[in-house]
Amino acid sequence: MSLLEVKGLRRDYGSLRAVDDVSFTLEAGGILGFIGPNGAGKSTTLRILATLDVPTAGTVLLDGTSLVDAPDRARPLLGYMPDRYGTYDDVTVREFLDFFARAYGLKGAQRNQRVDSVMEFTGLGPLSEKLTTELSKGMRQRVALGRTLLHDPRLLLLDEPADGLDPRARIELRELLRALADQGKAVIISSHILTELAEICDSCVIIEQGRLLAQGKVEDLLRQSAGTSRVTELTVRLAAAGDEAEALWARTERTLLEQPRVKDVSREGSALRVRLELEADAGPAQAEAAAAALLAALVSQGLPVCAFSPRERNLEDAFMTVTKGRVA
Ligand SMILES: Nc1ncnc2c1ncn2[C@@H]1O[C@H](COP(=O)(O)OP(=O)(O)OP(=O)(O)O)[C@@H](O)[C@H]1O
Repeated sequence: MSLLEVKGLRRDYGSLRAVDDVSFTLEAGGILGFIGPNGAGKSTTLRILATLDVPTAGTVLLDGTSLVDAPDRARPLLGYMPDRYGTYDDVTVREFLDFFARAYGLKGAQRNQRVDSVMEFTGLGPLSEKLTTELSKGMRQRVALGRTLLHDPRLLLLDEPADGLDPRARIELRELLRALADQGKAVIISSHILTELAEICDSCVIIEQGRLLAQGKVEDLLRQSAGTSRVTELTVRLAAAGDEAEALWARTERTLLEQPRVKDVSREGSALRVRLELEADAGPAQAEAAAAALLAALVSQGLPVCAFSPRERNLEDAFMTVTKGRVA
């Protein structure tokens, strides 16, 4: 039996079906990404898993206990971090965590020990006497994460925890989550920022308009979405700098677009992303031959190509494939 088993989950708000027949499982020690655009039903699902809302239909078992029938028994097993996190004015980090430790029913020495241990784990120790309102967004996020850990839950539900964090804070959050998973906790993390989840999660669920469109291991989703496409993509970089660079980029773009198989070309950071359309039955050998012809065309025009490689598919591509581009 999995730690979490969600089956046929549905939530209707009047005539709106916010969550429609969603099923998935999660094992202890696993990190599951819950991906979907705005309004897909992520927060609604997480709120139900946090026992803050009840489903219209479906079952949710956490360690064999029904969240719907016995929420009081399931609650000690889960920690929930909502997408909007409010701090109280005029409380220090320690006071904030201590307040929630009391709310979780922790007492005396055990309460102090849990607050200390959470502050140490989240690296908040040196900030314990700082007011929560004076903290950076990344540090406030750690306080919010610490709050969900006080009662040592087995399942963590994190609604868009990386939203608005700078890259360093994101990497630190990822390391904290990995450490929690290594301790055997199961983590669900929702996001509409796809690329950030690929690095954090073991598996993913893709949801749109309440419906589950795909689920599986991140690498399997990437492989599946690649298999459904007859388009192959390349990254091209130029050795171009200074005043001439812009003209060279433009000339390269034009040359690429003149080639018969090129479907489109777009700038992606300091590179060009080229989409090649191949025959329906094209295999890897045809894709390589088409790429070689393209490179030859660029070089024969004297364009200073310094890198030319297949573009790695990322979670965003998988998402666009399974949602058929209906959502961005
Ligand atoms: N309490 C509510 N009453 C009525 N409709 C609701 C309620 N909560 C959510 N909805 C609707 O349900 C749908 C799913 O919303 P939800 O907040 O779960 O999406 P989400 O994937 O978390 O999106 P976001 O990324 O914007 O938070 C939306 O159409 C939303 O307007």
